[in-house]
Amino acid sequence: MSKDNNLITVQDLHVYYGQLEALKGVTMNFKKNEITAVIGPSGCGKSTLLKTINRLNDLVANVTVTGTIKVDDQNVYAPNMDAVELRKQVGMLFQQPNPFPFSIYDNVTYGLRISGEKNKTVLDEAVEKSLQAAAIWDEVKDRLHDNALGLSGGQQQRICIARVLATKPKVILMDEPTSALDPISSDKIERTMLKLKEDYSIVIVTRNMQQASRISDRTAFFLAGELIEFGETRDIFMQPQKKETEDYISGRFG
Ligand SMILES: Nc1ncnc2c1ncn2[C@@H]1O[C@H](COP(=O)(O)OP(=O)(O)OP(=O)(O)O)[C@@H](O)[C@H]1O
Repeated sequence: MSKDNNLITVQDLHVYYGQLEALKGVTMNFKKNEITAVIGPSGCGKSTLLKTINRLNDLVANVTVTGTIKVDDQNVYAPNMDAVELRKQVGMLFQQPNPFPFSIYDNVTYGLRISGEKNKTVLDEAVEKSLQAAAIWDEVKDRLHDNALGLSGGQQQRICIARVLATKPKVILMDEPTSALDPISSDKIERTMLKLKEDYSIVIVTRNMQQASRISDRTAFFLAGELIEFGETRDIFMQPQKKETEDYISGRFG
């Protein structure tokens, strides 16, 4: 990691889906112990940016990526980079909670078990620690062997956070993680994020301007595949430098 705490560096990133250029030369960085919000109108490339950082876009046909992304000084698109290993370091949460249809315990230990961990003490400890960090241990500790699909949406999303944490990532990417949840569940996730940033770098795509201003340290505003403005969240919201940013945050478009 660089001296200035940059955990992810993105340099002149272009992403194409066939002929469509979804990201047009993006250069930015994401710091450790910070929450970075990525905002902008529909189709501006927010999800593409996240999916390019952990190479989920590999699964899409016809994608071309140029430029460089480094996570903790490792080049994400280097030929010797193992995408499965990368996704352990760069965990991701989605808009719809997506626990597997297994027990809570098996969800949280999934990543460890596919890496070959069989020691029950290690697995038990990982379950307790990850569920504690995801602020859901007290709610589920007496029913770890119940199916995770029997939980509420907000609880399922926190199980998904625990599942990500169990593989000890460096970065957590969150694509609108609370937009399918009620306000109380969203608030729990936001509080959890503020605690998690003590140990991780978090990147959150959100359409909710209040959420971006409440929880993020820095905010990046995208429009039509370009990074228009990126800075301290209070500056972006209180004194944006670009007219497009001001128009967007004041609700004039998007
Ligand atoms: N798999 C795909 N194949 C082809 N085009 C795609 C694909 N995924 C995204 N795109 C296009 O790339 C552009 C950026 O999409 P992306 O999903 O990154 O935007 P977004 O800002 O996350 O949008 P939203 O807020 O609506 O989720 C859009 O024009 C979209 O139609």
